[in-house]
Amino acid sequence: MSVQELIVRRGRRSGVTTMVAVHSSALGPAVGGCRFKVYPRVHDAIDDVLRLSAAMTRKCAVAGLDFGGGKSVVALDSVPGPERRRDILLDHADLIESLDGGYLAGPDVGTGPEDMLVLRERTPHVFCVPEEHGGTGSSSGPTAVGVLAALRAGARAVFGSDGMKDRKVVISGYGSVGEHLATALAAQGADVTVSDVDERRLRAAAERGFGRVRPEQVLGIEADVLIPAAIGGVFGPGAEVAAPLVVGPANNQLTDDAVADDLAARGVLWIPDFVASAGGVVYTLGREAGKLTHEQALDRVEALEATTRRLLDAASANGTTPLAEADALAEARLTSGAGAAFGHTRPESVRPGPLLS
Ligand SMILES: NC(=O)c1ccc[n+]([C@@H]2O[C@H](COP(=O)([O-])OP(=O)(O)OC[C@H]3O[C@@H](n4cnc5c(N)ncnc54)[C@H](O)[C@@H]3O)[C@@H](O)[C@H]2O)c1
Repeated sequence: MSVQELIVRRGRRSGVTTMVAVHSSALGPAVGGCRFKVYPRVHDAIDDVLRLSAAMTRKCAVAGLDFGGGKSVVALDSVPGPERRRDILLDHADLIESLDGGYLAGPDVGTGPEDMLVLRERTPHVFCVPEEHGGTGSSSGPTAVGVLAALRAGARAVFGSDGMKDRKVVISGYGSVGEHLATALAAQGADVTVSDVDERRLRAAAERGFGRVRPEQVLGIEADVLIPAAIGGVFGPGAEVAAPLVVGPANNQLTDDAVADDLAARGVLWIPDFVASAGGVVYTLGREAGKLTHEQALDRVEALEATTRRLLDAASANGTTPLAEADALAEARLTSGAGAAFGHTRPESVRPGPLLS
């Protein structure tokens, strides 16, 4: 997999290996989330950062953002206590700072707005710090809004209507995005079932009256819509998926791009994850870099419905998959640089440098 820049460094305070991948800065400085996770081997973390940074390039390009794709990963060998966690974050911040604005970090799996605040002690190249500190805080709400926008386009294509009343929806991963989605869909009259590996999250779902299903049963359960909102690598070659429509925020849902063809051949409409999950980054960068108002930024997120519809129409007209059409759109944008959502406004934190000129 080609990547523009990969820096792997052992932190001087913590001794923990942290890394940043800049997959592409063709459209602007690379943005991505900072993943904080225990990995069996450093090589697994490197694989993750490379794949995730490539997905961010596609995500930004399709969403019309004036940013490139990047990702950063903290490769833990065990879950740290609070003091060690702070040292690790400061080490990671030093690494981000060394890229001089070529990579901007937000939260990802294992990190949140409070962690971004720690990073900001050492580098300004951070977004999503808590609102009381001038950022936009958690992006999970806008991410859910974007998933719902893509879902409406998908539902019209599959069911002829985007009404969710009495539709059976299974959400894999009752985390922060999953909970937003479950709440919104239940409010629209959907019959919502959730799955999670964390018993506490399942109990929380039960208290809200949502149905529950074991994680290993998620793919086979009869439902109208399956929403992957947990982890990547959900669908491999020959995956049996009972729901006719799959759309969700989890990054890198396919073990391989070719699986999109398998799903299509089985009559499953899979909306590319990097399209459906773009709401968070569209909103956050719209507010923090584009200086849009809350309403204007949400409008950009809602526009993911039109983007998805265009991709589905093109796939249907050309006999291709939505993934093939999304890739073509990303490629066209990366080549021409056209259609940027926020002109060339940069986050104030980003100092002019070679990547920005
Ligand atoms: N939060 C965002 O703004 C955002 C933006 C883009 C993409 N995403 C992606 O969407 C997904 C969900 O994000 P989130 O912020 O809600 O994360 P989260 O960590 O809050 O929630 C994930 C949930 O999935 C559960 N889980 C883990 N493995 C599971 C499994 N095998 N089966 C079922 N449940 C499992 C976890 O216990 C947790 O409750 C992640 O893949 C994330 O990378 C999130």
